[in-house]
Amino acid sequence: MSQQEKKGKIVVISGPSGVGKGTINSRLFEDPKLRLVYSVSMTTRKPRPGEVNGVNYFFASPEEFEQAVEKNELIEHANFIGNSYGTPRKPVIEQIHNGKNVVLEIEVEGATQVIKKEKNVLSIFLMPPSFYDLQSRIMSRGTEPDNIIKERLTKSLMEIPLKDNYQYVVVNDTVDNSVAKIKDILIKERLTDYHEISGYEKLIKDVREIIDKDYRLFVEILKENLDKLAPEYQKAFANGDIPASLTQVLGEKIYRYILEYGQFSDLTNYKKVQVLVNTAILNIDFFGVKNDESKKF
Ligand SMILES: Nc1nc2c(ncn2[C@@H]2O[C@H](COP(=O)(O)OP(=O)(O)O)[C@@H](O)[C@H]2O)c(=O)[nH]1
Ligand SMILES: Nc1ncnc2c1ncn2[C@@H]1O[C@H](COP(=O)(O)OP(=O)(O)O)[C@@H](O)[C@H]1O
Repeated sequence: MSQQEKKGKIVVISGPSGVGKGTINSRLFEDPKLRLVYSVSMTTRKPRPGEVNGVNYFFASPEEFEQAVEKNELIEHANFIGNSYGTPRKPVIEQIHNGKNVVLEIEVEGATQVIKKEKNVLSIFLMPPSFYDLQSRIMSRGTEPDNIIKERLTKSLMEIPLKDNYQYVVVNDTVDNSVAKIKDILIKERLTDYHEISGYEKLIKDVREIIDKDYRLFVEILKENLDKLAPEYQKAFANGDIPASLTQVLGEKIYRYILEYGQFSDLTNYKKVQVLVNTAILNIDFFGVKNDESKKF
């Protein structure tokens, strides 16, 4: 299938105000091979210094926004700290059909609407390394008065617990590290014009090598106790190829762990991966005993 025929995806990127969404996106857009286009939202918020109408946002009056809602011109919309924000539907559909990946930089409520009702969605939640970092970033940006900063930081404490509704969670500790991780996710999801394999696929290869080298007896034990495993692992191992399925289970967990807490370079650091495999195996409740009421103290 040619690149043009390949449809793009809606790429939802959320995260608390000040976490670095705009910064990361502008870096990602520097790479045409990621096939990203930006969905320009409509908002009733006033422009910040330097923001251009039609580029950063379509700045609208409450009446104009209300009209767009009534005419069903928005894929989703939500209220955020006293202003309305919404995603115009038409440009998104057109760009997806042109094979582009359309970035919706939207807050959690709107993101939930999109994740629930749209197909072809890739969702990423950007996390700050700490609340202190988030506070200093939103303050150093200097775009909001103190009272709004406080309201936005309060809102972040209600958004962060919803991070696991997203397919991927990426910590924005440094801009380079988070850009590298998001680029890898796009390559893993086959959404780019890159032909190299993703860090994820390199990780899976190493995990399989470690299982074949160090965990032959562990694989035998799983095989002989399939009927006693927790339902999710019975399903995961149902195809009978335990080494391959165990590689998949561990690989996904380790990939997500590195995205949320680690360095991008960890993905291809064999020694680091070995430690993560050893730890993951001892921390996965394969037999589901934790959910067994009789085992509760
Ligand atoms: N639901 C929804 N949220 C949006 C949209 N556009 C921007 N937002 C979100 O609204 C929140 C406030 O955006 P903004 O005022 O630009 O502040 P910032 O996040 O600090 O840059 C952020 O979480 C944005 O991701 C939109 O079209 N729909
Ligand atoms: N990884 C990072 N480390 C330190 N500062 C950052 C990082 N990412 C973004 N910033 C800074 O934090 C502030 C908020 O970033 P911004 O992209 O506006 O966040 P958002 O779009 O999520 O509100 C900006 O001043 C930006 O330069």
